[in-house]
Amino acid sequence: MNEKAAVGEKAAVDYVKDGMVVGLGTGSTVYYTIVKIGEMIKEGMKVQGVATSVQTEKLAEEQGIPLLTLDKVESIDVAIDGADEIDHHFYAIKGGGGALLREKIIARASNKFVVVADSKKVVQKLGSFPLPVEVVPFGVRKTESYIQRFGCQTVLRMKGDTPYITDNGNYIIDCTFDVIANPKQLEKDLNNITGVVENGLFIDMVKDVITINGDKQAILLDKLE
Ligand SMILES: O=C[C@H](O)[C@H](O)[C@H](O)COP(=O)(O)O
Repeated sequence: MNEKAAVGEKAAVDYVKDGMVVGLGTGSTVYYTIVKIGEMIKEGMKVQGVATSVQTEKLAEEQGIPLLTLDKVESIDVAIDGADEIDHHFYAIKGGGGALLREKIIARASNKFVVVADSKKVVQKLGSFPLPVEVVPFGVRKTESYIQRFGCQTVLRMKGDTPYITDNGNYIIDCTFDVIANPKQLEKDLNNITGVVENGLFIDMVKDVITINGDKQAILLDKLE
């Protein structure tokens, strides 16, 4: 079994229980969680999902997972999602697939937020992966210049010849830092810029991380406090 399948399926089996409302993340790792939840439902388990993207909505529907909108649920028992990078303090970069805003809203609304990450995603320091920042289209070049003041190189994400558009109608600026020295501060600083909607740093949100150890087993990562 590949690493993404191993961590993705373990999350479904270990965290999703009968009667739960589950936040369904976006991407190629949590794909396996969603497919597994679909199988569990076919075997008789009652689970409802809240999707973090249009892409996940489609996948969940294909797998027979009943969906609720966030405003219809009282609480989300657990949200499960992938990450682009995660460190040993469980700080994460997300948004490589452009879904960071809805992912963060759903992670915050959840009683427990679990990340599924193959071994390549676990890093000592965040920053090798360009940090996605969702911005409103109006005045994007000005917003980009304010972001650059934090010491990064920026690229407006494109899809073909036109800017990539998120599910919320916004743009993404990908920001390359050599190393993110203080992720906690940077998360706040970026969100203070007028024009920034949200950034892909997930700080003090992740409860558990499922990854792969040296013996190729899916395990829970130890957290450094
Ligand atoms: O916007 C996308 C999400 O944050 C994904 O969870 C993240 O990019 C990881 O995706 P994948 O599991 O495909 O590497």
